[in-house]
Amino acid sequence: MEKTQASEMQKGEVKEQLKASSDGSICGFDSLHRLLKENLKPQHFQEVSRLLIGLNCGRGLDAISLPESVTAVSVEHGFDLQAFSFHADKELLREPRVVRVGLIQNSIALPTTAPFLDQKMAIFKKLKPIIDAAGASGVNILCLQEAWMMPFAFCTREKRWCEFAEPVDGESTQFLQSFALKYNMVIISPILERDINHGKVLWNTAVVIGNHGNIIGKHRKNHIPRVGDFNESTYYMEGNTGHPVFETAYGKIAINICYGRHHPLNWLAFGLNGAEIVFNPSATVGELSEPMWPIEARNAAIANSYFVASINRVGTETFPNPFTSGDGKPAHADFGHFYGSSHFSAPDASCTPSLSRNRDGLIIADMDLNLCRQLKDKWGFRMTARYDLYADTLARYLKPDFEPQVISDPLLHKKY
Ligand SMILES: NC(=O)NCCC(=O)O
Repeated sequence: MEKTQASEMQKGEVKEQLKASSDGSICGFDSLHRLLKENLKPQHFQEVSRLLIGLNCGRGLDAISLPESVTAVSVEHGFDLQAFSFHADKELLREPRVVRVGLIQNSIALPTTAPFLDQKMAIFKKLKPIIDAAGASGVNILCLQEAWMMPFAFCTREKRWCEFAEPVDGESTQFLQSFALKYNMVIISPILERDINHGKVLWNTAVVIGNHGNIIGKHRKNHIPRVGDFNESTYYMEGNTGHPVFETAYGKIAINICYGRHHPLNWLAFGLNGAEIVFNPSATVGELSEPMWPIEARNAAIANSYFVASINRVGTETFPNPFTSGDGKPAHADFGHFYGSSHFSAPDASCTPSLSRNRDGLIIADMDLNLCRQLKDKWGFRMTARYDLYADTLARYLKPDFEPQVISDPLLHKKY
């Protein structure tokens, strides 16, 4: 074949792939895992998986079988459903501490031009069967995506979207409290919060609902992005709740909301406070962060000897008025594609495959929390860390007269 003809064909193929990707898929596959599985020989896929998603207690993760009724609901409502089990070594003095954790990713349910209340109620309606599926699967702790009760309108900088904000005990919390009670389930509900007692200001907040339907507490997002179209500081400021760990019926949990995942010290602080599972409810788009997504979560799980649960929303949300974000790009009316890909990472460097890149989904994992201490004992990161050195450097760095500790080669500027 002529060289030019071949390269024309290649161009055609690339075009075809790009077309396929405009539906949010990866070359027609709805996750990287599925693309690899379909295209590699079984033994190649096994080796690639070993390196890409690691081994748990020396072997690949087992899939969990869920009740048939749950599978049927996922088919009826068209959401991706996956379930896995993380093991820990058997101990002589402690019983296994297995908890079942669920994560839900979803697209919005109505166009952003619909009346606000209709938009919110449509999301409630869409989530109901997925939350019920989690409950019927025996999920103990369930987490939804960042600002799940609204479109992620913060790209627009228009203030009218503030109307979606609710107090911590508002209608979204009340909606979820009934499921918490019904299924004896802890639910993490990331919302746009309006703080009624403090001048009605807004926060990006995760409400933790206990398994009796009670509100255990809240955490407010510590790090607010100012990158690309993520103009969130137009709406709310850096959180004031520190790094709380919530002791629940099923373990000690914390929430590192979205952009906080780029800050290793944020992850560390939740670990120092004793978290066993840290949830990372997010809203992020492919062009901006996709290569970072699996790495940051996994690294946090390894470095802090806890489980990380990553959730990202799905789909492309188009807004009524085009906007720019000071980056020289032409005005546009959407963020780009929210790529889903929710998954779990474990302290032993293993992780689950990800949910679909373009469909709603529920991913479930059983995790034996004994694995956290086992990894602390094995790798000793808590013992070998030099917190005193870091604290000293940070204390000096915070001073206005800080000077970086740099030792320059005296020959660097010498003229020969
Ligand atoms: N929601 C949010 O904080 N997004 C920021 C973008 C990112 O961190 O990938």
